[in-house]
Amino acid sequence: MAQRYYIVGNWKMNGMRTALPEARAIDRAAQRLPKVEVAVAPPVTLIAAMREAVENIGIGAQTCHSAEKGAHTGDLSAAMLRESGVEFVIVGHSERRADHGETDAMVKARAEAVQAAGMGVIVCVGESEAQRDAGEAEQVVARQLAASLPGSADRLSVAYEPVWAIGTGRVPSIEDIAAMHKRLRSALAQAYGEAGAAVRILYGGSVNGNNAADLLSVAEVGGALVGGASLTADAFVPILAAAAELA
Ligand SMILES: O=C(CO)COP(=O)(O)O
Repeated sequence: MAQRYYIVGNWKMNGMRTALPEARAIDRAAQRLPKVEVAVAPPVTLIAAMREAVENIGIGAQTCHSAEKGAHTGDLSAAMLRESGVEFVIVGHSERRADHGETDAMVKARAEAVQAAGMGVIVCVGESEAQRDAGEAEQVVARQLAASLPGSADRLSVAYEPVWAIGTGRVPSIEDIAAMHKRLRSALAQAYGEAGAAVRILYGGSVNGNNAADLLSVAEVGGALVGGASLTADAFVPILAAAAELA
């Protein structure tokens, strides 16, 4: 494939300073696997320490506010996150959409704020189990994507994460992932023209060392967004190794 696989660990609300040795071990593995682009999005509290601890992996944040500053207690702006040491931000994760009521319009505004601050952005989309069972997954996700995408494809990645596959050990069939990623690729072409071809589409949801090679082999899968299996080097490195093997 033309682009390097992009493998991103989303630590969610996990990790105290005692987790830094895991980040260091992931960093050492990434150094040995230059064909793979590796990143971790730790909780905000670990960003500064992780910046000191690693050299070979990207560091990201898991959400941000769309405003530059102001009366938004508890929120962080894209510029603040950038200053704290991250180079990308995940927006629109289904847990943010569910726990904090983030709408497509909010996700779009956040993605644009991240780009305006000069960082990469990963926009997440995905269907619920009921939507999948109703045969509506592709339409729902394409609609969600169209409404969540920023105006520009600059430093943009998209993560397809079926809600029912997150943390459950269940993954869609290879055929279903292929069909969805194909659909997302054409939605990106519609939104951005030729620039849409450079946008990486990651798969997320119960990715682990055993299934990574199969999932990453699917056409239009340009990487993975990994939750549980990114928290330790023992679980994450086999995923990076699988990506390196395919590169
Ligand atoms: O939500 C995810 C990554 O953002 C996926 O989580 P799991 O890998 O734990 O299923």
